[in-house]
Amino acid sequence: MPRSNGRMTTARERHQAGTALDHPRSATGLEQLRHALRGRPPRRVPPLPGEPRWCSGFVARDVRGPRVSLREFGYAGHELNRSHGVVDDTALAGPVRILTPQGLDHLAEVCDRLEPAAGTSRFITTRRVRGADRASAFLYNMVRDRAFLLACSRLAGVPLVPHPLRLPTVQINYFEPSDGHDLVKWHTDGMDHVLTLQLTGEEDYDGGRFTYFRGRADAFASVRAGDPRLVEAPCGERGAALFLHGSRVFHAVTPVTRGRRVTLVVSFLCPYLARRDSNTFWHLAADDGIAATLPHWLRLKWPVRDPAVDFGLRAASPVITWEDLWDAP
Ligand SMILES: O=C(O)CCC(=O)C(=O)O
Ligand SMILES: [Fe+2]
Repeated sequence: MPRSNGRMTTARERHQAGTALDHPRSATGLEQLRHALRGRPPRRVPPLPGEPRWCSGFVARDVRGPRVSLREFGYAGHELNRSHGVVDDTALAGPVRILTPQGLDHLAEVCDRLEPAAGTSRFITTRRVRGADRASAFLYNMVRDRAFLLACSRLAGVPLVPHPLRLPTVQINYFEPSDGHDLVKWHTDGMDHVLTLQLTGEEDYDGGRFTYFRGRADAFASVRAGDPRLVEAPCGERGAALFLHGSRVFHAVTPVTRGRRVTLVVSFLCPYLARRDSNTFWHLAADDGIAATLPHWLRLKWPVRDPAVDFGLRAASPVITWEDLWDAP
């Protein structure tokens, strides 16, 4: 199978790719374990001095957008999680504008300033800052802002708090046409509830297309190039936000061949569905190494009494309940 740079893929790459698509796939099985054993914890980044201050008014009003359900991706009703009579069935929602223009400008500035702290990885995303809210008060306050959480929860259809696993909670991805071209391999996220926000616009770069498979994750292995279920998401505009049921939807970002692309990826937990959280230890450890993953993993798995309150506290977040979701803003 020829690649875009004319080179033929090796047998190992084909094995990793696992499909006939002209784009690599993230490692699974033993190869994933190897990533975990080699993985290093993300660098502790010193707090950014003099960054803009987060303000609740940066959350756009009336955040609503098109929505596709997991049933339309081929998932059966009995496979979907439910709580309080609500089925967690949003596969994809958006694109929507979740921040005001001023909020977006400040966010883009903060993420630009964190770029020197980006680490490289061969697992899924080539260049990224993990746990970015540990270095930025702006990001920390944004993802724990009640208005922001309510907007994301309404988009997803379930109450959400920032994911208490901490290292994957706020990730910034950077793409440039460097050596291997920055890209995101075909993968499913460890996370169930993920929001991706575009901090650059598609006029700023070539390539960098967010592509997903509109089918069940377990049907992806047999997909061939040209399959009509391989779809480009219409989220290239600067400021566009897309919600994804990350663990059930295969997605990838094609290599950036000109210019610069930056995205912010925020991962959430629905506290009422915490026992059915899809993360696996080895998927997480393949990104951050075993030692850094362990304490956060224990924090996720520790028993709870009141999920909304306990997981809100674990994520240092305001509590978001079903009632909050249903009450008028
Ligand atoms: O950068 C993007 O558009 C998506 C990245 C992604 O899927 C991820 O980081 O898991
Ligand atoms: Fe992803």
